[in-house]
Amino acid sequence: MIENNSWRENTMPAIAVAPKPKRTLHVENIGNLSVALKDAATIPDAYLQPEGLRPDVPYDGFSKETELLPVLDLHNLSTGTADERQRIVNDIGYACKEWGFLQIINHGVPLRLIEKLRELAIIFFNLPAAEKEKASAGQVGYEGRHAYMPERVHWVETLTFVSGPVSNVEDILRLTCLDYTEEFIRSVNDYIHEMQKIVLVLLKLMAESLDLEKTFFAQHFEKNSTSVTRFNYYPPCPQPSMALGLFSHVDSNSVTILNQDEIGGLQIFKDGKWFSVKPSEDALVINVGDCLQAWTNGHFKSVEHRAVLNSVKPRISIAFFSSPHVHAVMAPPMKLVDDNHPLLYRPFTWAEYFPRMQKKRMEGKVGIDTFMRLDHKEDEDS
Ligand SMILES: O=C(O)CCC(=O)C(=O)O
Ligand SMILES: [Fe+2]
Repeated sequence: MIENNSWRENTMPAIAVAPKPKRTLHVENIGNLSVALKDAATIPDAYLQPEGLRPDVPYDGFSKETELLPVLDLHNLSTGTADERQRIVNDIGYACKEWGFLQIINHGVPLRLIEKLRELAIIFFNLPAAEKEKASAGQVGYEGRHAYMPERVHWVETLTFVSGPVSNVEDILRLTCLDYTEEFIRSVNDYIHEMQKIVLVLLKLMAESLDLEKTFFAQHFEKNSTSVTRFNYYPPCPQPSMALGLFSHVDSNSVTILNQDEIGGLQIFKDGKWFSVKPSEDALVINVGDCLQAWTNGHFKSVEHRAVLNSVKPRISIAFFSSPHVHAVMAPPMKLVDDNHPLLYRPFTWAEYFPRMQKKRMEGKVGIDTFMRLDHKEDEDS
């Protein structure tokens, strides 16, 4: 257990102290998946996904659509002409409306730091299971066995930190006997700082693309935002076509920045089918989460995605889930509400939304539309 809980009081209570969902499956905590199952030919039953949920497209099944996912070069933001800057604004609006996903390059986050985080993650996840377990701390820290929904266990190990306003990176890492702790703490904190900077840039561009005040969203993220950083480690899986690294889901926060290695495994559901996002070394993947979908009255899309596995190489991804201040009211501006776009969701705060979303997720309901829409009779199932 973590003894110094000061970060819990200072950060968003819902993330830090919400009770851990009850597990109904009693699967042994496999802990270090990669070591325990390295030479296994088959995976434990608990990891077998029901037939309809198994991945139909392999991790490297890059199709033509893959090439269409918008890649935005942010270089011209500071150096380009007004037209070039406007093109970036238009492109980000298009990507958030049509895809809910995009990649950014020349984003200003030092590439060395991006790589460094992935290297540090590999070192952490290769620690002995007992050592990693020391960094378990409820909903944050290390988790070796993931059942986002009780009946589905996912082939992933994670390490999660609260990222703002007070970070618990140090509290968690000091519980392990890593001899590189100082470097890890410094690098993760530097990284979080960079992510916060880039989120503000993106939120301003997104607001501009909707013809809103530049700071319409960003002002709520500047101080006391409630972000979370999660390292995902997907060990090679002997039966990748029968398991999932991460089930099909939508992100519940506002904007996610995903730093993934060169292996591939992220898939997006678009136009009725899954396709793999081709990793690009110096790109960060951005996606719209449920809160931003509601906040934009559905103009921006929060799109289903998942992580699929391969049998050869471990894969690392690092997700920065950004959310506004816990009491910021997410209400769409009237500009985004008209006859063609009637108001879809009632205004809410993250403090109100997060615990309800977690409960719904454990009931197997994915996405804000299952409980926050105005046309949904929520009392029937709350
Ligand atoms: O690892 C990936 O590619 C996806 C990660 C993700 O979607 C998440 O952490 O929410
Ligand atoms: Fe996600």
